[in-house]
Amino acid sequence: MNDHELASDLALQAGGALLELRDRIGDGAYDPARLRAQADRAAQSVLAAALARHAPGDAVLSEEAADDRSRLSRDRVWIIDPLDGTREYSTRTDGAWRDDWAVHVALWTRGGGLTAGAVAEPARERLFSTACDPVARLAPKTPLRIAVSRSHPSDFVRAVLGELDAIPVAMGSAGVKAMAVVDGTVDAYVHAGGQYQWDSAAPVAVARHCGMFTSRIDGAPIEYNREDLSVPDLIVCHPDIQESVQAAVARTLNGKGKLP
Ligand SMILES: Nc1ncnc2c1ncn2[C@@H]1O[C@H](COP(=O)(O)O)[C@@H](OP(=O)(O)O)[C@H]1O
Ligand SMILES: [Mg+2]
Repeated sequence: MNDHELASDLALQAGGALLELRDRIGDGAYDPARLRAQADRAAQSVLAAALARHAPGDAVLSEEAADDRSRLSRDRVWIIDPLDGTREYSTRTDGAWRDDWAVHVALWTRGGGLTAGAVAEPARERLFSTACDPVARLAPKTPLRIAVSRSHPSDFVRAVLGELDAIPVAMGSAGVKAMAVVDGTVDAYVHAGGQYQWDSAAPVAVARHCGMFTSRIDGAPIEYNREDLSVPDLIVCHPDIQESVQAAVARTLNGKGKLP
């Protein structure tokens, strides 16, 4: 198994465990907070065990494990978010579980940056990965559609949407939003106000593999396996609208002077 296949396999395995946990609840009563905690633990344990078995020499940075910072001197670091969109995962409305949550598995290598990644959307039975051939998507049309957070509303992002006369499309999970850019459901994902390396590493790896543009909102490249865990903002968009999205973000940054 190469790194791309391993990332995919891990994301699918953890996704299976997460689906099984919800299946056990079925239509029954449940405590969302307890389910979230169980789910984080279950997916983390699947990923940690599989990485220990298949990539024993590599370091791991996970949302669900302590960061002992040994990763900083290592050449290969798996950056994983066992369950992204935790709130959505634990939400059942009118008898139906939400499907906008994901498992993120990325590999960072020294000198190469993000070299492999997979984003599984288990409840949608979909996997996006650097192991797959990218699918070309057509150029965006106006009005642009922009993926925004359901649960972390941002005045900054709202202002960018206003600048672009764009339509917001709310959904859970950074991975689901970035993959919505890849599959053409939306044209861009713009986020500001806080996030961590594991929230965007796999989504950015896959989005880049599929030809999408990615950067921080100030235009800087997004860097991973930095000491600082925070990657508070990002843009993922179709390359044809990179300039207009970056210009709208810049106007918003200048107009506001500071982030919300
Ligand atoms: N302002 C913020 N500060 C910290 N984390 C944030 C954030 N906004 C979003 N996130 C994280 O980014 C992921 C996607 O969020 P959203 O669905 O709101 O877009 C979630 O990860 P987790 O579900 O792994 O906690 C969420 O916690
Ligand atoms: Mg996350």
